[in-house]
Amino acid sequence: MSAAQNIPTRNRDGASAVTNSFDPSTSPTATFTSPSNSFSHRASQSSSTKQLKPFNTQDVKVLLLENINVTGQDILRQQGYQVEALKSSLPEDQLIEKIKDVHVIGIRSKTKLTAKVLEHAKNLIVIGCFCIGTNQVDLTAAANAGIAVFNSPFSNSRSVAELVISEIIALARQLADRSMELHKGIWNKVSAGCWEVRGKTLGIVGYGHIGNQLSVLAEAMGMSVIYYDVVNLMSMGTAKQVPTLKALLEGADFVTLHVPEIPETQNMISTEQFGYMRKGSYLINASRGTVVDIPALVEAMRSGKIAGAAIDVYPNEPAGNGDYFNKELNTWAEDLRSLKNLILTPHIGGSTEEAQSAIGVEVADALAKYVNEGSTVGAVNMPEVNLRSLTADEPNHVRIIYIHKNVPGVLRRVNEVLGEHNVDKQMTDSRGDVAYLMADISNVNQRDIASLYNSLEDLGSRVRTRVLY
Ligand SMILES: NC(=O)C1=CN([C@@H]2O[C@H](COP(=O)(O)OP(=O)(O)OC[C@H]3O[C@@H](n4cnc5c(N)ncnc54)[C@H](O)[C@@H]3O)[C@@H](O)[C@H]2O)C=CC1
Ligand SMILES: O=C(O)C(=O)COP(=O)(O)O
Repeated sequence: MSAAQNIPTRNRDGASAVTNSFDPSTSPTATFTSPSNSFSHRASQSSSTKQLKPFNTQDVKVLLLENINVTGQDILRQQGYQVEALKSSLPEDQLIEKIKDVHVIGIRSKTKLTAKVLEHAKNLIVIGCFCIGTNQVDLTAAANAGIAVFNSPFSNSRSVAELVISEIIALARQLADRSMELHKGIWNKVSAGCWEVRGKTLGIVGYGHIGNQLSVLAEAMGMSVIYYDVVNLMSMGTAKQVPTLKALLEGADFVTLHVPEIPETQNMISTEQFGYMRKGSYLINASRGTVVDIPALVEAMRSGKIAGAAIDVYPNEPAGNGDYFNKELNTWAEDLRSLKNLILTPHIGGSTEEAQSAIGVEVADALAKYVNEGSTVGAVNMPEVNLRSLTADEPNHVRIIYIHKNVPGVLRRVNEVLGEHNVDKQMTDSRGDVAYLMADISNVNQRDIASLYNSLEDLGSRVRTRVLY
């Protein structure tokens, strides 16, 4: 990250300090431009318990991609931030252009925030994934650049579980094929190869938030449940954990995948694994497209080994609605489209009104709390650090956020800088190579802020410094 950044910090009068404020080479007066009206916006607070807003929130630029729910947009607008919301994702070149300017970005599962893209994000302080998965973000590159990442760990879990339940019955009854035939005017009343799900075994791979919900729902339909997970977990109901993926594949009539996209889950279900599955069994993938080797699935379905499948996620997904899903994007797309009893959905596992509005609130709240107060509670790539909010009866306080390399001796040097003031409270924690320090210091005047800021920026361990309030 270059030092020349344009990140809002706070002036004593609450006015904007978005003036190359993080470039130590610029004059401190460019950073803290308001000699008069110290804490004037505080004085205007009528209640001593009312929460303060740091800096001029109108300077915070937010870019929301992929049709983020209006609940989230509203929360961010109510903060006073400038919010631009787009319906779809952006291709890399356009994303690089747009991201240069913004302090906050909100995405869902499609937008790839790679190290290359993040290199251009000079002003970015925080990323909100308005979904569960965070595989689309280079979390380490973000942390090393002092950019916190938040997600919504379970707001759409139930929606995914309900979709999968519907697919289990739909596959067992060849529902999609019958419906498509009748849409074409063909009456095809058959019972061969159609089954009840009662008494069948569901095999859940990845027994986390979604796997758990599914386990309960499946048992309520009279199914037996087995599951495989890399960690030892408490079973819901009478579900049984099995020791290996092979044991799960051999024992299940329906296999459903709910693992994250990580190197270990890449092509987790391929030719060898289809070999272990029961003849006439079914596969459901609503996790990530890279978890299933699609040519191997096509082969297993053509051979009759797999009687049906439901696929919600793909290795390459179009950027937005209306974009075409064909072999220009994926070489095997035409093969999939030609198969019977194969339900193809456009990554809608979490797409319900309930899930999207809950996610909008949860992630937007976390973003605002991070921007305004520096709290990393719930962050997926930073240590979780928080101090209680400053209130109007704590005048002349400043909150320092210092993100730094996790190397010996930093705290001593930081405290030498802060030590000239009264450090009311301080919290620090580290995660991997990055550490996060939050400190509230009192009796700070205008000149002190500039010098505090510059002294912290000058320390070699600095990743990012923010001064709030
Ligand atoms: N289709 C859609 O719209 C949606 C898809 N998802 C995907 O579903 C995934 C799972 O979501 P949650 O249940 O909320 O995640 P979770 O983190 O609660 O559970 C994942 C489980 O997978 C297990 N696991 C990890 N690696 C494994 C491996 N190699 N073998 C077996 N188990 C392994 C973990 O121990 C954990 O118990 C997400 O990571 C996301 O990619 C999530 C929401 C919506
Ligand atoms: O929550 C997730 O991980 C999902 O896959 C849902 O993604 P979406 O918000 O629909 O792009």
